[in-house]
Amino acid sequence: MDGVDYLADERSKAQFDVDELKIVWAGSPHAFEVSDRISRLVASDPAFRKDNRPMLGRKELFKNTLRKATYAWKRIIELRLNEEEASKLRFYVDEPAFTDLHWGMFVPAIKGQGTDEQQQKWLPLAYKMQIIGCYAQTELGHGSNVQGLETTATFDPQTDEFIIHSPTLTSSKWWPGGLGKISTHGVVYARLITDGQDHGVHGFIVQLRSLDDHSPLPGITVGDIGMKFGNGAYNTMDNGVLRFDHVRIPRDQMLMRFVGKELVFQVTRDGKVKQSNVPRQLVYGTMVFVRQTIVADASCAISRAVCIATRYSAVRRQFGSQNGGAETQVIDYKTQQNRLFPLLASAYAFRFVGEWLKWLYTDVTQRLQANDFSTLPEAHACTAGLKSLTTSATAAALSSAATFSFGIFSYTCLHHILKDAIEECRKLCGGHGYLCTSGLPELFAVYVPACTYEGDNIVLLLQVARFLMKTVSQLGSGKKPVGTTAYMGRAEHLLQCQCDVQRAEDWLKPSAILEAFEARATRMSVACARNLSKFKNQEEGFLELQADLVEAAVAHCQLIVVSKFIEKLQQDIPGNGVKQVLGVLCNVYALNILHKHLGDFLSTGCITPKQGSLASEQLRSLYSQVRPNAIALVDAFNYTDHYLGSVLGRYDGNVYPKLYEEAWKDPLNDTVVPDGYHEYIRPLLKQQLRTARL
Ligand SMILES: Cc1cc2nc3c(=O)[nH]c(=O)nc-3n(C[C@H](O)[C@H](O)[C@H](O)COP(=O)(O)OP(=O)(O)OC[C@H]3O[C@@H](n4cnc5c(N)ncnc54)[C@H](O)[C@@H]3O)c2cc1C
Repeated sequence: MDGVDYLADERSKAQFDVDELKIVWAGSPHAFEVSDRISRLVASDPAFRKDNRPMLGRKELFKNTLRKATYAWKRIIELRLNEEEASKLRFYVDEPAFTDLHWGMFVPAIKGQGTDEQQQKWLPLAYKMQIIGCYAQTELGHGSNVQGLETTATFDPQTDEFIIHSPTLTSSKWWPGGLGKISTHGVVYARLITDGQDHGVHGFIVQLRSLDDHSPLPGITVGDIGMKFGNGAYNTMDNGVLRFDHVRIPRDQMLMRFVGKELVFQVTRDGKVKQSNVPRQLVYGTMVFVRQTIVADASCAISRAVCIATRYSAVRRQFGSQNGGAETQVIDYKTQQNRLFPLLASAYAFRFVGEWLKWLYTDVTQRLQANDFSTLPEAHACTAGLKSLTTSATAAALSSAATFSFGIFSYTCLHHILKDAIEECRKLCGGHGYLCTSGLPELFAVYVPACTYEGDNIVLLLQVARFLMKTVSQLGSGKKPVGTTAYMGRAEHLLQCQCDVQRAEDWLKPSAILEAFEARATRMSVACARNLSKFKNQEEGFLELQADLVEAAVAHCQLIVVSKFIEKLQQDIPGNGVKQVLGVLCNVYALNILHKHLGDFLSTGCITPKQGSLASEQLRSLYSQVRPNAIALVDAFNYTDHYLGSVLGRYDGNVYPKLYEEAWKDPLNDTVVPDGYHEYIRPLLKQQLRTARL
């Protein structure tokens, strides 16, 4: 029966003001108002329907995406939405499209790397979508190793042009989103060659298709790279392949960066290269921006999966009926809580660390404007690490015992060691979680590549590790570690301190948690540095110790997330019971990591086995405090049923009638006797295979 709230009882158990928590989750009353208004606008517009997506063939699916993206743009103009509202609208439409790369990569690349003149020329066109852009860096042969890219941009002083060329098959651009069928332009990365000399990889604005009839320009071969994992999911995106055959572009289409008034890199009319002393890490500014959005996306994806699994766990009942009464809600089983509540806590932890990263981006930008580059390497390492940590925890595999990169086809065999939130939520929903109508299969398929794009997660952690090794090596030199590595300035203490937890409740003290995490991270980094120093050749040592280095980087990044959650709780948080319930989640997040990575904490001597079991005891009791608040905690995400896209996660909990109803909508149920019965099944049943036309 529609209109009945089957989860009303659960909602009435909440011990905090859910409306206030909605504002904390959104970031501010203003952010909440915008998000709430736009999500309802999208949900109420049938043009944004998405429930049929997994059933559509590729062409139909793609055309539908084009319609939605263009319609979304029309609504943005009609309603005169500002940038914040427009990006929220695209977010709630919830369908990967060429516009993601246009707004998320093409525009920021020109903003971050273009000169004033370049920005004046290209940005107005891009802002009006008179041109559509993509970000073409990765090639068939190279992705992570950007310096290995093979596409060339050779300067021709006679015509004042660059000649863009793909000299080999492996130099074909491969993967860029929006490239395959839609983009008219691309920021293309290529090796700059002047006067026979190779100056490394730089960005160039290249027109790819005619603005009149959309056909590829002369010398350009371009197309889609083919179907990807899952139904619907990322197949709405035209990831593309692109080859250049001596394509000429004017010299002023090379992105020649300026920072403030300072020129970073330029090719002059006579083909000379001018370079300033400003560090090349300046591109890190754009990377910090892009990666902070990825961390924010991770908190959205995990919270969405957790919202579905939590609501369904309160609806679903199995066993435990006494005297004919109701069976037990599966959310009351301790194993369910032990799997679900840490993920719920992670959603909040990632939200707050994402919020902090936004601040970091502003800080880095202001410093750059003042020619202060001192915090750039640390900011870069920390965003790279947090991108890796949050996307892996949401989608893929970083185990406590070992670290694996995640191949989509190998996940079943690595099953037992995975801690992948969306997949765990699918399992928490039992069999029904495997249905597309649960929303989880598509969410999983659409989310997993976040572990790969914008930097493979393992490659990123290795960069963090390199930064940590440098920080450790400078400890004795008087150079103080800054930002998120500041704790290493107390290495002497952290290398020998003893955890003073004696009772389970002692683990509720933020100082106890912080010191244990800081000591673990410091000891793991210092141990790696010591082992590295045993190698004559540092690079050889780095390769040999990669697995340990990645674990040290993970320990450092987990400390950042825990410490930012604790910092958040030190702020003024209004609302009855809100701070308390967030405090519980913060402890769940930290103690669950401590529990899962107990090996690290014990082997580095940061805590004793007894203290480890006290942490587990405390964690159990925290679950009891989460339980009455669980539904309200996911309601605070304020997701519409449209955005969730899940029968199991419906706000009203009316799951079974809707599951039943949805089943009948499947195209297989259009007829009671299936297409194919007369050709194949009837001859089989009637023993007439000899005469059947198979
Ligand atoms: C859905 C999707 C969208 C994308 N969109 C874009 C886009 O818009 N534009 C664009 O330019 N690109 C895009 N990409 C490409 C993406 O950025 C690259 O795939 C990514 O950077 C990883 O590079 P790779 O494919 O070369 O992986 P590889 O580096 O080949 O990784 C293969 C394996 O090798 C390991 N490995 C690599 N190097 C090391 C090392 N030094 N030490 C230890 N292990 C290592 C990795 O961990 C991984 O397990 C997209 C990719 C996907 C999946």
